[in-house]
Amino acid sequence: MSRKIVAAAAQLGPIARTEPRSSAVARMLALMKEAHRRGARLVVFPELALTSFFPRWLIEDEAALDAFYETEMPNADTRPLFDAAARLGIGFYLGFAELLTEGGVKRRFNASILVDPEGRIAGRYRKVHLPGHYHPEDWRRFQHLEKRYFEHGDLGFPVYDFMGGKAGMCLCNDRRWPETFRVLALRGAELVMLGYNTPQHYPQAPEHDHLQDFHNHLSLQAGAYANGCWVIGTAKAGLEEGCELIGGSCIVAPTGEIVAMAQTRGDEVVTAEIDLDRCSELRKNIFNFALHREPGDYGPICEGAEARAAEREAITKGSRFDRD
Ligand SMILES: C[C@@H](NC(N)=O)C(=O)O
Repeated sequence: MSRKIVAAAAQLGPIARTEPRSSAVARMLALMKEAHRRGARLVVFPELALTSFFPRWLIEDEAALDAFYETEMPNADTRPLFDAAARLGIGFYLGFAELLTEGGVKRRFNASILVDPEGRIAGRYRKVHLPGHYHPEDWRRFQHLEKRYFEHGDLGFPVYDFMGGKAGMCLCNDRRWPETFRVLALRGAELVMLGYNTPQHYPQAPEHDHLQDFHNHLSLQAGAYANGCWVIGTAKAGLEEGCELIGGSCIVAPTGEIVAMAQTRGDEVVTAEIDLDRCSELRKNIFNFALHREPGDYGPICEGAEARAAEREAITKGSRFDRD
């Protein structure tokens, strides 16, 4: 049976700090309809797609910070996306800030969900590789406080049966880490979806500013090729609250070739037919894991997990809102 589906990357232009979720969702619905018109059955939206990229600001008022998070999914604002998915028979990936309260303690994650073409949540992910810093740094024009506003994702890299294949998710900075794609591929992922918010300006090494698009595609293409999987990467792009974000949303074949790419830094849909059976071109040959992979030589990759967890705890201990 053919496993070809038309898929879309639904790039969003900037979302203003004051833009309500209803407006962001209306924009996403328009993109979903355009994707449907082109025959798409799957749409990938960006990371933190419902709001402005708030980790760029130090927000000290807890209620003001909480306002950027979703406490349930779907909720009144996002329900129209789920309804449209079911009506049009389109699955989607959506990135958002997730706030849970467990035993009276608030937990915050940079999260994504996978919704099936019947409008049901079919998979969840919480960002593992959180970039940026915990404490505000005055020398930066924009903060990048993901380590402050989100916990390290506690779900690992799950893979889900989805639309006749196996699919996994990650978020933005995760794509720069080869381990992300490799772990998903070892679990059988044939399609990896991710959203991103990547500033053009890289404060720690501004001499790399002109390489941001290159490094984005380098990561996505290498991840696809070395693991024989399709990759769909979707940006929130453009000049958002004075901070320029790269675009370049794209669909990458298991060969590492970009088969569709956004031309603008605004709201834009790109589509391509993805044939999940093409993964075997790599997985049965050069990247046949069973025949050629040498895990016995990869020891250091998994060393230091406990020390790392302790380090994360030490940085944040006593300074989360709920522990102050
Ligand atoms: C800077 C960082 N942004 C992100 N939202 O994870 C990245 O592009 O790697």
